[in-house]
Amino acid sequence: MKDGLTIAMPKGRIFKEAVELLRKAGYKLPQEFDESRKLIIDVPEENLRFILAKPMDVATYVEHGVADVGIAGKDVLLEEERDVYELLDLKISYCYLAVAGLPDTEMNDVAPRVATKYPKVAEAYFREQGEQVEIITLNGSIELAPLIGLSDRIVDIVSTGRTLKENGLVEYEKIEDVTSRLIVNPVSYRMKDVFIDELVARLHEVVSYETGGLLKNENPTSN
Ligand SMILES: Nc1ncnc2c1ncn2[C@@H]1O[C@H](COP(=O)(O)OP(=O)(O)OP(=O)(O)O)[C@@H](O)[C@H]1O
Ligand SMILES: O=P(O)(O)OC[C@H]1O[C@H](OP(=O)(O)OP(=O)(O)O)[C@H](O)[C@@H]1O
Repeated sequence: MKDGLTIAMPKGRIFKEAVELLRKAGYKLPQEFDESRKLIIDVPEENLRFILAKPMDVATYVEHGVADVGIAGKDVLLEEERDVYELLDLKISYCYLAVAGLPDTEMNDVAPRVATKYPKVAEAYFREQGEQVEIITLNGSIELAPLIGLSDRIVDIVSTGRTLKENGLVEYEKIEDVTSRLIVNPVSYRMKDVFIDELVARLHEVVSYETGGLLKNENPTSN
């Protein structure tokens, strides 16, 4: 969007909280946001265009500049390593990445296997631990893997812990906390700095108020 901002929004879990946050920041988002299945929603009164993407794809749209900014889970940013700036921790959609598996089991000595939707995160984590593992990439229902003998461990998102519990699995190590972040395309940030700084300032105010504390990233361009 030439004179305004294009924002890539993740459909699914994060969407509702992200819309709520933007509304609290004073952006008047129409009811269409709550009920439509449209993938592009223009809000001309705010000079904003929203594109609704799969959460894993948000950073791709922003890196390629078809969206100026986006909202993405830290899990996606760690996995995708896209060329985008992370401007703000929005502190929504909290969950964490963890290693899990069947209780009281050691990893196989020879060629242990780890199933995950996050191959790069898993690979890096086990490398840091000095363990050589075979990563098996799956697209969902990761908890199935140790249950049917496909892997010794999984690396997956934990939120309430219900999925692990109901499938008789236990958490072994927490890898990283995950919240949603505001990201920006570096070129857009140069060209539309006033617009983007205002968005950041307005969201920052809401997030600080809601969390009642200092943000991790007080300097918006520090990471
Ligand atoms: N319990 C959870 N499971 C997975 N993701 C979560 C959870 N809680 C918060 N999140 C955040 O939500 C994002 C995923 O959202 P969602 O589950 O809607 O997407 P998805 O799994 O990619 O979509 P789909 O299931 O349609 O493929 C993650 O990137 C993460 O940051
Ligand atoms: O700790 P919990 O609250 O149970 O949440 C964690 C579960 O939610 C996610 O799966 P999702 O529902 O997205 O399905 P998927 O397995 O198809 O990715 C994640 O992959 C875990 O399986």
